[in-house]
Amino acid sequence: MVNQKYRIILSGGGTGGHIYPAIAIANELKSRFPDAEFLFVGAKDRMEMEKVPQAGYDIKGLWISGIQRKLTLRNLAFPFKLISSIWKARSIIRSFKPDVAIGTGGFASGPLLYVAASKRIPSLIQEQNSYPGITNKLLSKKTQKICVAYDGLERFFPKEKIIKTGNPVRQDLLDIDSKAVDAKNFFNLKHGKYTLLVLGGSLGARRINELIEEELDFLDTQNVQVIWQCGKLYYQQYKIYNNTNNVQVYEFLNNMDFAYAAADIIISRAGASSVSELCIVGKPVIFIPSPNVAENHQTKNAMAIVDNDAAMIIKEADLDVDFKNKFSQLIASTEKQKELGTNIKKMALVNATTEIVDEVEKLLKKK
Ligand SMILES: CC(=O)N[C@H]1[C@@H](OP(=O)(O)OP(=O)(O)OC[C@H]2O[C@@H](n3ccc(=O)[nH]c3=O)[C@H](O)[C@@H]2O)O[C@H](CO)[C@@H](O)[C@@H]1O
Repeated sequence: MVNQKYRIILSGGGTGGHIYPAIAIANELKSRFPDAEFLFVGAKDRMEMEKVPQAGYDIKGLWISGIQRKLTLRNLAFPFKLISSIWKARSIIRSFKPDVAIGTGGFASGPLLYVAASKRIPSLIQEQNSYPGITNKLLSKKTQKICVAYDGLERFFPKEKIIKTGNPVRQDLLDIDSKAVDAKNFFNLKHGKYTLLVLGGSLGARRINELIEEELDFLDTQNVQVIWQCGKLYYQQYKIYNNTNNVQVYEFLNNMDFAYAAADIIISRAGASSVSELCIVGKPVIFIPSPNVAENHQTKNAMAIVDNDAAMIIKEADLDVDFKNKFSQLIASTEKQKELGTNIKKMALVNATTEIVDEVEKLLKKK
């Protein structure tokens, strides 16, 4: 008989892009194994310590952070943090006794999955990007399975471990069309105006915020109302615009399903989960990728969509020259909006979570 009381440990965090995939995987596992026990492991002081309990799961924090790419004194603490977090990961694993360990990238998943794998606990990692993070690259040698969202990852990971599934997307984002009316009421939006949703990724994006601030008058002339997610770091600076000129400012949107459902046009960073979600949502998107990420991977994420005529892109460096033109062209053409929305939806990989959890189930059953 299959043991339904599995004990499952998950780790991923630092930013939303690593947290929400882990939550989506946990939710699917919970629906298959209602008696299973779950424990998340994150990095102290990072956003997972707040978002994971909100999603209904327990989390323990490790004292760990990333290595800074530039030479800085903060790196001096790194070896101590690493040793301390490996110790703590060991004691967590000893007392929780997981049947399987799942890592979705970010600092904390490094020590946790490393310890799990060295104790021969079956493990799986999920890589969201076309260019993997350092943690997953290191872990790939030890882990059994690696679920990815892009082709070509055998450049970084052992080929025989790779399974292409796509990125897990939270269940409540899968059917947003039926939520349009509730969403417009939720945000108290006006009829007869376009709704522009501005997303800066889970932490907010400085350059996108500067752009929106600069262009508020222009947007007003375009018959647009704006839902502007500016990020926790920037909220104090931009909250003065809240409820002026048809603008609503948020530090973070806890109801992404409503935000996507309410939007007619979306401006977004091109983090991996954002891109996967936008494919499922199927609305016209202008990507403004972050140029400050490893190997410029956000531009690659965005170009995979843009090359299929399924979204527009404006590089940060071109915003001053191109934004107004491109935005007004898009808003003036309902045909273009429809074409982009239809094309991006064709690129959605909707079964990612199920396929990843199928792989987890195989590991559990083998055990
Ligand atoms: C600056 C940086 O390092 N960005 C990286 C980070 O981005 P970031 O953390 O922004 O990750 P993603 O764009 O992949 O995902 C953001 C997630 O946060 C959610 N969300 C966002 C805003 C909000 O107000 N509410 C909300 O719930 C989105 O719905 C999505 O699920 O991880 C991604 C996945 O590894 C990488 O591709 C990005 O390059």
